[in-house]
Formats: sequence, C-alpha cells, structure tokens
Amino acid sequence: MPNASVAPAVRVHGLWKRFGQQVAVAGIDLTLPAGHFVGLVGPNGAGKTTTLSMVTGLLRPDHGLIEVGGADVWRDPVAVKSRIGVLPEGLRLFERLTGRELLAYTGRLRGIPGAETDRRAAQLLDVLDLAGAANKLVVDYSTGMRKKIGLAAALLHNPEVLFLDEPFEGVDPVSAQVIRGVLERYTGSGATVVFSSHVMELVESLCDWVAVMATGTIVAQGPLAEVRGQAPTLQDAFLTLVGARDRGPGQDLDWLGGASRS
Ligand SMILES: Nc1ncnc2c1ncn2[C@@H]1O[C@H](COP(=O)(O)OP(=O)(O)OP(=O)(O)O)[C@@H](O)[C@H]1O
Repeated sequence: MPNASVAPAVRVHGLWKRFGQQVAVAGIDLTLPAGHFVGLVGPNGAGKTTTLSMVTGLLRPDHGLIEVGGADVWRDPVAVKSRIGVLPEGLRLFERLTGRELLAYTGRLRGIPGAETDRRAAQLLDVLDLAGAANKLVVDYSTGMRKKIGLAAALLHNPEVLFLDEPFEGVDPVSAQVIRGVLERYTGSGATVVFSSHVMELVESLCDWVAVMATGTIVAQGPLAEVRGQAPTLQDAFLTLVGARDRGPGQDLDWLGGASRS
C-alpha cells in the first residue's frame, strides 16, 4: 500500500539537459509517489530517455535536483544506485557470458552472497521462462530474451525503485504477460516501477500514475484517472495533451498509393 508519509520514489526539480543547441529536457518538475506503477509517456524525441538517464545517474544534468527515495542522485550516487534497478534503452550486456553467469556476476557486483544469488537467479530464470537458455551465451539471445535477462539483472538485488525504458519492446505476448505479473507482484509489495512506453493501452492497463512529456516539458502528471480526465482513453487524452489532434495523415503525400502509380 502506498504510504503518504514516505519520501516520493522520485523528486525532480528544475531539471535541464541540452545537447548543443537542442534542449532535450527543459527545466522539468516531477514527483512520482512511492509504491506506484508509473508510466512516462511522450512522442518520439520528447525527452523520456534523457530524463530517465539523468534520474538513474547515467547522464549528468546541466541543472536541477534529482532525489530518489529522498537521496540526491548526483551527490550520493553509490547509495542511490544500491537502491534502484535499471533496464536502460539499448541495454549493453556482457555478450560472452551465459544468462546464468551474467546474473552471478551481477549478484557479486551487488554484494549478494553467492548462495542467495544462485537461489534468486534460478527463480528469476524460471519465472521469466529463460531456464532453458540459462547456459546459452547472451550474444545468442533474441531481442525479447535480452530484455528479460536485463530485467532479471535489474531485479536481482530487490531494488526499491525499478526504472525501465521501453521494457516490452520486442517481447512476445506470452513473455509480456509474464513480465506484467512479475512487475505487478513487485509493486504490490510496496516497490515502485517507473517505465517509459509509447503503447498507451499498455500504460493504461498497468499504471496507476502517469507523467506525459512533450518537447522536453511535462505537460501532465498525476493519477491515471486525473490525467485521462473526460477523455474515453489515455490515447485520446495523450493526443490532446501533446497537441497532435489536428495533425492530418500527411496531405503532401498525394503521390503515395495506387492511384498515382504508373
Ligand atoms: N546524445 C545526444 N546527443 C544529441 N542529441 C540528443 C542526444 N540524446 C538525445 N538527444 C536529443 O534530445 C531529444 C530528446 O531525446 P530522447 O531520446 O530523450 O527522447 P525520447 O522521448 O526518449 O524519444 P523516443 O521515444 O523516440 O525514444 C531529441 O531531440 C534527441 O534528438
């Protein structure tokens, strides 16, 4: 159960990031309560990955404050990193390890006793349907298998907050269902999941809290029902919030299609 007296899972104040002339994140404020399933949504290039990278200590902000569980991410990175799990975009894995070895290595890095790592790894491999591939090299894993072993590695130390960038991309429906179950169980015990996605139906069915980004700003944040408002679906609310309602299907593409083909 979410507890109002605990520090927010994530608190961001005045966060900026610029790449040359491109402002990727334009001074955002964000408060994500602990114990919730949070969706970070926005069109391509909105700044979601840049935000998640800064919040998880992977990319240094130009300005701004970021706290996870009340601790400053950039002043106290070791403490914060021990309390979070991250499945980043374009996950880099140790390709020449097997899935089982990767988890054993992750467990050692996290300071988990060997026997406990083995126990947790066996359960995660089993639940995520990777037991049959446990002794296969990661380089030979499919896209979805890579996501799943990355998720297992991110969960191994039982973090307080789990950050996932597009966790369902490339994952088949059966595995997606399994991942959902694991994440729901995890948040049910009071932990927080923050994930970015373009798939509104998924966010609507999983999340109880949503933040919407567009062009480096937060255009809405709050409980799912509040952000959706009177709109029939989150997708409808999203299109209005990001100003995509009036965008036509491409008037200039009059050459596209059978009529003009010669
Ligand atoms: N390393 C970089 N160098 C230059 N520009 C960057 C860099 N990383 C991101 N950007 C720019 O910052 C903006 C935000 O990018 P970001 O990847 O955070 O968006 P996103 O919301 O995650 O997009 P998507 O949904 O397409 O993954 C974009 O305009 C992008 O081109």
